[in-house]
Amino acid sequence: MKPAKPLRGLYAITDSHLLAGGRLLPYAEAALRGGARLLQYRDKGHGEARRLQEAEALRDCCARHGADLIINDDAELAARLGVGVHLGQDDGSLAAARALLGRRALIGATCHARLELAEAAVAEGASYVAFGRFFDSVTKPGAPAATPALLETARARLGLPLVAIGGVTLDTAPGLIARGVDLVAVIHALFAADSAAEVERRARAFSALFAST
Ligand SMILES: Cc1ncc(COP(=O)(O)OP(=O)(O)O)c(N)n1
Ligand SMILES: Cc1nc(C(=O)O)sc1CCOP(=O)(O)O
Ligand SMILES: [Mg+2]
Repeated sequence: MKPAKPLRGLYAITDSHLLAGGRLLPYAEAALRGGARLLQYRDKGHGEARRLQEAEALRDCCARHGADLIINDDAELAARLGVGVHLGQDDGSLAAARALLGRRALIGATCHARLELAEAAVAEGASYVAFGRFFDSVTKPGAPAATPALLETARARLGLPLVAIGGVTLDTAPGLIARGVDLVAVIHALFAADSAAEVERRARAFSALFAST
């Protein structure tokens, strides 16, 4: 099902280390003020109660800014909050997540550099497919590499929004957008910042790259 607002623009992804010490909410809100279309809560370390409390706060913040929250890895938490989910290849079945979350939910799939994974994700009901990593990534240096040329083939073969991830910066994003990417997913180049004001400035700059294409 088509989302009410097009899936296009900045896809901000939180990081528990970069956003430790009380920075999660103010920095996430700054990214949303700067125009982020999607916000992913990516938390690998905390327990259930804290994850629920943080995700609820982020959901409310997204709602205030007209953006959508996506939970990384955890379809059950997404179902509890009535938001979307992003699943990697080892994070469970997309079809089961679709059955759990319903036809309106945003569901994303990691496809590395493999079109056959993207085609399977489409068949299982994904809302978008993510390819990467396109460049050196501080956050996930070991992620399998992808080349930007893949995006043109994906654009021609798949009818879903394309997300590019991995080492995306204000310098590398324009080349990806020129090759047909709908959303750029960013952690380090957005959130490794000294202040929320700087996060907002960067988010505005990423968002503006889409306005000019
Ligand atoms: C938008 C987006 N794309 C890819 C990923 C990576 O998912 P995965 O391979 O499951 O790795 P982890 O993020 O869970 O470490 C993502 N989270 N978001
Ligand atoms: C979480 C993640 N998944 C990737 C993949 O290629 O699937 S790359 C990545 C890290 C993205 O962070 P940064 O913007 O700091 O490079
Ligand atoms: Mg995962």
